[in-house]
Amino acid sequence: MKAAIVGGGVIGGGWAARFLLNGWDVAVFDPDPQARRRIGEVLDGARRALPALYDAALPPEGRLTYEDGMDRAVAGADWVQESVPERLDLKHRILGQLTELAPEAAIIGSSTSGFRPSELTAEGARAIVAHPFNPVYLLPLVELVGGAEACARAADLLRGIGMYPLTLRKEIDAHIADRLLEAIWREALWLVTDGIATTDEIDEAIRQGFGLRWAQMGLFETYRIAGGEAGMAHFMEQFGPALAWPWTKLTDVPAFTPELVATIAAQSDAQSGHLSIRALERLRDDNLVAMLRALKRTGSGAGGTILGHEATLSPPEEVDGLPVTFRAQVPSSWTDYNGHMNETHYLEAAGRASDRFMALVGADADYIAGGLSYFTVESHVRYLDEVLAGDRLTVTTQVLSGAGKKLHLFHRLARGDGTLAATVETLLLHVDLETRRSCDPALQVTEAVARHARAHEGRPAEGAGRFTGQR
Ligand SMILES: NC(=O)C1=CN([C@@H]2O[C@H](COP(=O)(O)OP(=O)(O)OC[C@H]3O[C@@H](n4cnc5c(N)ncnc54)[C@H](O)[C@@H]3O)[C@@H](O)[C@H]2O)C=CC1
Ligand SMILES: C[N+](C)(C)CC(=O)CC(=O)[O-]
Repeated sequence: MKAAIVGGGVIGGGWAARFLLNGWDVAVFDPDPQARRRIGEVLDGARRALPALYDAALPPEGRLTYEDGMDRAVAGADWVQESVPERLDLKHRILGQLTELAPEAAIIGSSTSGFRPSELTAEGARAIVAHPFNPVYLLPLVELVGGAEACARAADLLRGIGMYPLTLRKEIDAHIADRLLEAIWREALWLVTDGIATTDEIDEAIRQGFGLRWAQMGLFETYRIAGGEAGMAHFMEQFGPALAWPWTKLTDVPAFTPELVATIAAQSDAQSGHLSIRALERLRDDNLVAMLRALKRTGSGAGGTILGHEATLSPPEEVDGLPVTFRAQVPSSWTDYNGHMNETHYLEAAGRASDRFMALVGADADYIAGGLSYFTVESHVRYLDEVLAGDRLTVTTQVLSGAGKKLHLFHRLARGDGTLAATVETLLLHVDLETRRSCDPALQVTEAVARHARAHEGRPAEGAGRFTGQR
């Protein structure tokens, strides 16, 4: 599949990374000579962050090209994404050209934050709104607005690259999410204009409180809980009248005077000026990855989207007759000051492989919820070779023995070129989660472990049984 990215700034660069890391070829058209450098830096950030969301390897990266003509960029494209600055005259010109040049079957999406599809297509262009969120390579949401057939096709393609398409029922200025964001931004500008709060204080009000709630439950689910046992109707009755009180400036926007711009810029410098934009992006991405991984545990919000995408990435398979229990593309955040994967992540990969093996033998989430599980009681890691950022790790799991409460596993961590990078020998004990004591597994788990043990019987496991410091 091929995507053409027209306009390679903040958002075009993010789109390029999202497509590329999901295996699409990407051609970029942007007349700015700096675009190539900027996209390179966005890609570095995406390679650091996106693979860390998944317990499975993303497809091999596609091919990235920079074209000096729009015609060459869009030739053979399945998706064309316009991300030029937010000016209607410019969008009309570019979308008109893209409609003439792009293959007829290609989706033409516009990243516009505010224009309606009827405005974008008023001069005859064929396009839908495909409005993403920064950073496009990590945040799943894309708002789709426009023709039903094109939006349905676009939604399928977006799901394939791990995104969450939200198709609007009707077009509206600024779609759904930017209506909400602009309302908050407007109120924040009033708070600064009126000398009530600084940019830093407003950010603390968000990140120390309600910002934490929104990523996992949104607005309405959060307020349902706030209504207590009496629920949403009670919440509405209690707080609805407050909307009519003069709590907010509602739709008035403070005048964008040079003084207001200078005040906000100075406060923002005082707040974050000690960090470069790239450093802030890395901080943002590392935090987002940690939060998204937490949401994956419960399948809440964007965590559910990642789980759904992950299921399409890792079909059950075997290598050399052993189950593949973990696959991942090594994110650069896993590397350390020596320029290779840090020792902790060998154990992390093995830990995830043990989890997967447990699920394979029926000790899955439902089993654990029923009060039974395995605890790891011993592990021995042999570090055999370096693993670098971008390497594709494959972990296979061999059962050394599996009778009764004990489950003795041997994980092999191989790099993408097949080189054995590490072995991790692990002993797990089956436990009753209520008494916290070991006990025999349920019959179906005992039988499944035994099936694997029989299949792996007699197979050599070089390095198994070694102890630290052994010659
Ligand atoms: N920055 C943000 O947070 C978000 C922006 N958007 C939307 O994405 C679009 C792009 O915004 P940004 O990436 O922020 O802007 P930007 O200013 O970072 O990038 C725009 C890019 O378009 C290029 N460009 C200008 N004229 C061009 C032309 N004739 N042909 C090809 N490329 C051209 C520029 O060289 C620049 O690299 C806008 O419609 C904006 O509303 C959507 C979501 C979030
Ligand atoms: C500020 N903005 C209107 C360009 C923001 C967006 O469109 C979405 C985002 O990423 O916040």
